[in-house]
Amino acid sequence: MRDHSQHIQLSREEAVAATLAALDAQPEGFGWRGRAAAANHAGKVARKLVERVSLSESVGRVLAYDVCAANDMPSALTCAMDSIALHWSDFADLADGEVPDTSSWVRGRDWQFANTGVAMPEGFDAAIVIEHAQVSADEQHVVIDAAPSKPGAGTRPAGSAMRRGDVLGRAGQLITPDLAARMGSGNNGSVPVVRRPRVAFIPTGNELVAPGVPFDPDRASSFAARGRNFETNSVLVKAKCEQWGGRFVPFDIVPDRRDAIEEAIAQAVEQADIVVLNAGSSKGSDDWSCEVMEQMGQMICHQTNHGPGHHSSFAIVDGTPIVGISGPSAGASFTLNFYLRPLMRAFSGLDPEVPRTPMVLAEAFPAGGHGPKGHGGPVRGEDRPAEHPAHKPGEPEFFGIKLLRAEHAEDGALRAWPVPGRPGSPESFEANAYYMLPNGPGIEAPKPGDVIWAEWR
Ligand SMILES: Nc1nc2c(c(=O)[nH]1)N[C@H]1C(S)=C(S)[C@@H](COP(=O)(O)OP(=O)(O)OC[C@H]3O[C@@H](n4cnc5c(N)ncnc54)[C@H](O)[C@@H]3O)O[C@H]1N2
Ligand code: MOO
Repeated sequence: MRDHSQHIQLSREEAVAATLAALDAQPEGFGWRGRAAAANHAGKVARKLVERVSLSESVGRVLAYDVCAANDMPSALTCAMDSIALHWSDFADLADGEVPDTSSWVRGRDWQFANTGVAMPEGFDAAIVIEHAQVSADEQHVVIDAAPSKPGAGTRPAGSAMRRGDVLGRAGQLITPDLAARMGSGNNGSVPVVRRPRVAFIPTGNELVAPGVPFDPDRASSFAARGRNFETNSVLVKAKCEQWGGRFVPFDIVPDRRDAIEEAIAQAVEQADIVVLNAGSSKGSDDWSCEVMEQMGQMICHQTNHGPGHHSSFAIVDGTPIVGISGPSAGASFTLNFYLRPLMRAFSGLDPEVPRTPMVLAEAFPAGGHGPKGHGGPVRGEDRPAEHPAHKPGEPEFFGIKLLRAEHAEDGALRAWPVPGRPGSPESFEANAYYMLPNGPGIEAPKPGDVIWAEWR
């Protein structure tokens, strides 16, 4: 059996930071990523990460390079409002606000209709809004009761909104509907964006079968039956990957055999930017994930200091990050939020940090953990010993993930109520947020009324 005593344990933040640092240190580089990159990384995007998409498909993507205006806008002197176009020369010698006699004016020569946002008729250089004009029934004669204030009044000069070459969108910017429209005004029909990260998912486990197969208790080797579990993490990873802007690369269920896991990882790192390897990360006799990752690449950590998700691991194989997550979907859901999401954000050129929201704790967290020994609590042989508690005194030893129901109260404050039950229990589906509750010697839990920084589920 494997010796687990040398396993590296990192906190959530350390694990992400160490993985991103290891990627940056790869010989071919990582393209670009992160906070500093988002502010200024023009030209630093690795070409392999860039693709062109039509403007209509670009919203929600991240610009890979700066995008400039291809022409001036407006492209000609343009009328600002629905107007009567005039010649300033007919007003230049009049007193302020005085209007000329227009009885002999000819439409097309002395005046013309001009509409909002449309090029001024050739030769006309000022305009007044049409509400100040009375037009004859045959639309050939006009009487006006107001004058333009100066040459060019009521118009917009060519290039006043943007000039050819103006930077309209910066590399690293998230494309919003407004930005897409602005880039379109600069005559860009397609734009360079960061390619969607490809995320391969490898489920492992002899006990797993795809949901939906017939149930036959007598043929456990090929059907859903006694002792079999349904493989539900593929659907979870696919949905989250797509929600976070990635492309899902599915793998079949891989048996708990060292060579089979090795083969699947080798294929996955060829095809994907990020690989999620599921299960086999713990202490059991068929758990190969850590061993295979160690042998194939650089191990970053074997486990983390929170539960669920204690057995989350990271490695780099052939320059590709592998996120190892543990078994059931209820816990896997958190570890994907904690580890897959920041990596996908980094690949997309976004700040890898997942945002947290301040909320007022409405009620105390229920006392968690096991009861006192000798009072129905677990005995030594049933309890997992603390592992690698390399924390400094006063720093959290472990984080428990606590589910919350967050709602705006009448006073406008965002209040969070702890939701009873473990992740995956029927009550837990009520939760829309969660908090990482620190514990360890000398650590006090937040009290009702305290502000906690929680994450949306
Ligand atoms: N002696 C110890 N036993 C365990 C420890 C420990 O520290 N010492 N940790 C426990 C914790 S916590 C977890 S979590 C698991 C993690 O182990 P693995 O990641 O190796 O997971 P498996 O044992 O292979 O599976 C656990 C569970 O999850 C189901 N599973 C796996 N993959 C999927 C999938 N794709 N879809 C749905 N469900 C899946 C699997 O069938 C098992 O039921 O170890 C504990 N034990
Ligand atoms: O790692 Mo396990 O997911 O703590 O339940």
